[in-house]
Amino acid sequence: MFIEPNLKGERKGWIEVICGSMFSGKTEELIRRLKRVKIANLKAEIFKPAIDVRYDEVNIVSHDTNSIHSTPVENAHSILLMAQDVDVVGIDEAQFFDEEIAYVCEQLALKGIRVIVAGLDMDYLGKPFGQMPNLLAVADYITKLHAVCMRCGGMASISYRKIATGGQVLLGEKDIYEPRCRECAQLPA
Ligand SMILES: Nc1ncnc2c1ncn2[C@@H]1O[C@H](COP(=O)(O)OP(=O)(O)O)[C@@H](O)[C@H]1O
Ligand SMILES: Cc1cn([C@H]2C[C@H](O)[C@@H](COP(=O)(O)O)O2)c(=O)[nH]c1=O
Ligand SMILES: [Zn+2]
Repeated sequence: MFIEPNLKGERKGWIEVICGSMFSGKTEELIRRLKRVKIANLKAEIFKPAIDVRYDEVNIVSHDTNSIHSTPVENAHSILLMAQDVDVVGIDEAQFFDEEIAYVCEQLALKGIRVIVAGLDMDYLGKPFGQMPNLLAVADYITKLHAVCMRCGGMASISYRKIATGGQVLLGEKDIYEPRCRECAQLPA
């Protein structure tokens, strides 16, 4: 489990990235960390890309229906403008943000803000998703989570797409995706 650093009690900004496949628990882990932030009486702002309105317009909702309030934003730069006087910034579905997202996270961290980012590291083809490689590069702490493979019960790192339509971005749930391990996903080389 990720334990928050408390180096000499000094407030200093840093970037945490939580990544993994769909259903691996990224959103639950993001919510867990943000709830602890609130228990500590710290001020947090949570953002998600406006594109992601699967469960709720404003809340971030996990597959187990745990939720936390968030602000949908059209682009990464808006986070920089809107995150004023906060101790912590949470960002979900980071794979959908534009190329400025890693820079934005770095600027927030430089301002002394703890930034907690969750996102899909790979798309349904097992290829790096959006700006996630850049976010992983600038992260101070990385947590990679795994779901349970729906074929063999092993560790799933692939979000297998069950239908043959759509490009890289195709919002959906269990109707479209199921977590699978590398062997069971049998992706093309
Ligand atoms: N195959 C699976 N492996 C693990 N968890 C699953 C699976 N299918 C459904 N779940 C549920 O999904 C929850 C995680 O949801 P969530 O945090 O929203 O994941 P993510 O944000 O990574 O997609 C788990 O606690 C579990 O109840
Ligand atoms: C693999 C993959 C996923 N998506 C979409 C499907 C969901 O709407 C989100 C991921 O949500 P989660 O919180 O991680 O469960 O991303 C996509 O558009 N393209 C893909 O390849
Ligand atoms: Zn498997």
